[in-house]
Amino acid sequence: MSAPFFLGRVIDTIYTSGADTETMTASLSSLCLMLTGVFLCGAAANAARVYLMEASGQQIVRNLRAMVFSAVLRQEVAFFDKNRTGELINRLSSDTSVVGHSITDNLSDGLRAVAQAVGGVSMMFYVSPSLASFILMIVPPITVLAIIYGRYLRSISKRTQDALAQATQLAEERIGNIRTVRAFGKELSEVDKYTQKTDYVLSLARKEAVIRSGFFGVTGLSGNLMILSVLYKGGLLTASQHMTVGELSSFLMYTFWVGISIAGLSSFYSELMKGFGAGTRLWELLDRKPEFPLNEGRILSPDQLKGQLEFSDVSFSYPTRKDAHIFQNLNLMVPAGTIMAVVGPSGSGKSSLVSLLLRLYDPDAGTISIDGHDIRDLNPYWLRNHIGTVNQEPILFSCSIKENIAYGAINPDAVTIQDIHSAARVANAYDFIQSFPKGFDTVVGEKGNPKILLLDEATSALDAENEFLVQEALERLMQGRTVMIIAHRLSTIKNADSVAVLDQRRVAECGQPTELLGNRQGLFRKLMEKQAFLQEEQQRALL
Ligand SMILES: Nc1ncnc2c1ncn2[C@@H]1O[C@H](COP(=O)(O)OP(=O)(O)OP(=O)(O)O)[C@@H](O)[C@H]1O
Repeated sequence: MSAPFFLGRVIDTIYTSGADTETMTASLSSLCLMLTGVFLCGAAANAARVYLMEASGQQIVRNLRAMVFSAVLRQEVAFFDKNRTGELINRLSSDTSVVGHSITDNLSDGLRAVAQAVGGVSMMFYVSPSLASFILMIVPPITVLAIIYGRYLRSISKRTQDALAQATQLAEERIGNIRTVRAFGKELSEVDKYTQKTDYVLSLARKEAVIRSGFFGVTGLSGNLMILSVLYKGGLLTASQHMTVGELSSFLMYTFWVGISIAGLSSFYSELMKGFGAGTRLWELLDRKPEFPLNEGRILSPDQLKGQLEFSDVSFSYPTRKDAHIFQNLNLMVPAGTIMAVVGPSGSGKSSLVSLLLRLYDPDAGTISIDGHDIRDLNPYWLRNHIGTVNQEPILFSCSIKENIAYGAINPDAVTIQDIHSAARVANAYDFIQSFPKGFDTVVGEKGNPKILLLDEATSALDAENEFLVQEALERLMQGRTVMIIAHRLSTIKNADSVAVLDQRRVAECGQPTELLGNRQGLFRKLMEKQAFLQEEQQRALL
C-alpha cells in the first residue's frame, strides 16, 4: 500500500539530491528487493486466503443445503401439492450454489477490493487532500447508478432462478414418467417445451449480460476519467508548485490502484446482488413455518389407545382446489377392534379419508378423533407411527429389505433381525424374500406393529395362489386391530364387520355387508352387482 508513496519519495529524492548514478542504482535495487519481499508475502497470503475461502465456501453451501432440506421436509403435505419436486430440487442444488458463491469466493474478493479501495483513497487524501476531494466527486453519481443496477440485477437473478426451477420441474416430471411420455410418443414435443423454458433462461441471461457490461463500461469509464482528471488538475497543481512531481506520480499510482479496486468492487457487487436474488426463495423457504407441527402435541399411553375412529361433520377440500368439495358434513364411526371396508365410486374420496386420518391435511370443518381425542391435539409424529398404512404401491427406499422393513418401526435401531423375519412371515413374504440370492439384504418394505391399520387394497388382479396368500396375510395382519380398508375385492368386503359407502361427498350407506346387500335399491348393492358383473366378464374373457 505504501510502496507507491515511497516510490514517489524516491523520485523526489532523485530530482532534488543530484546524487550520482551509482548511488541511485544502489538505492533503487534495494527498493526493488524490498518490493519483491512484499509481493512474495502478498502472494502467499493470497494463496492461503483462496484455500480458506474455497474450504469455508463448500462448508457454507453444505450447511445451507442441509438447512433448506430440513426446512422443506418439515412442511405440511399441502405445501408439496403447491411446490413441485423439480422446483424444490432446483432450489436445493442451483440456488444454494449461487448464494454460496456470492457469499464466499466473491465475498473474499470483494473484501480485498474494499480494503484496497479504502487504502488507496486514504493514501490519495494523505498525498493531496484537495486533489483527492476533486477526484472523488465522481463517487455520488456512480453510487446512485450502482443502486439502480443492483436492484435490477437482483430481480433478474430471482427471475432466472425461478425460470430454471420451472425447467427442472418439467424435466423431472417427464423423466420420472418416461413410460407415459414414450407410450404417447411425446418425446419431441416435450423437448420443445423444455427448450422453450431454457430459451427464457437464456433471454434473461442475455439481458443480464447487457446490463452487466453497461455497468462495467460506466465504471471503467469513470476510472479513466479519474486518471485524466489527476493528469489535468494534478498537472496544474504541480505547475503552481502546490504539489511535487513525486507526489503527483504516487497520486497517479494510487488512482490506478483505486480504479482497479473499483473494477473488483463492481464484480463483487454484481455477484452479491445475484446471490441476494437467488437467495430470496431460499430465505422464504427457511422462514416458512409449517402449518402443522411435526412433533408437538399429546401422546397417548399404550393402554389409552384402543383404536376407535370417528369422523364428525367433516367438510374438506384440498388446499390447491378449494372449490372442489371432497366431503361435506361426513360422519363415520369405526368401533375399536373392528374392520370397516370403505367402498365407493372412483374419486368419491376413499383415499382422502385415509389422508385425513393420517393428518396429512386438516378438515375445513368438523373433527376427526381417535378414542375421543381430536387428532389435531395429538402429536402428528406419534399418530403416524401408531397407524399402520399399506398402500397399493408401497413406497420402497433404495436400501435393503431389512432396512425397508425396519424403516416403519418407531425405533428402527432397536429392531432385531428376528423382528424383521417375523414381520416378513406375517406378510407371507418370508419364503419369497429368502428365495432372492441376497435374501433380506435385497429390497422391499412393510410397516411396524400398530393398533390402527389403514389399508388400500390393490385393484390389480392376482392369480389364485397369490390372492389366497394376500388374503391370508391381510387377515393375520387385521387380527385385534381397528382396520379401515379401501376394499376392492368382494371377499374382503364380505369379511369386514361393516361397510361404508362413499358417494356425493358423504357416507351414503353404512352397515353390515349382508344388511346392505339386502337393500335392492341401495348404492352398495348396485356397486357389488357391477363388480360381480365385471368379474364374470373377466372370467368369460379368460375362457
Ligand atoms: N392432493 C390432491 N390435490 C387436489 N385434489 C386431489 C388430491 N388428491 C386427490 N384429489 C382429488 O380428490 C378427489 C377424491 O380423490 P380420492 O383419491 O380420495 O378418491 P378415491 O375414491 O380414493 O378414488 P380412486 O378409487 O380412483 O382411488 C378426486 O377428484 C381427486 O382428483
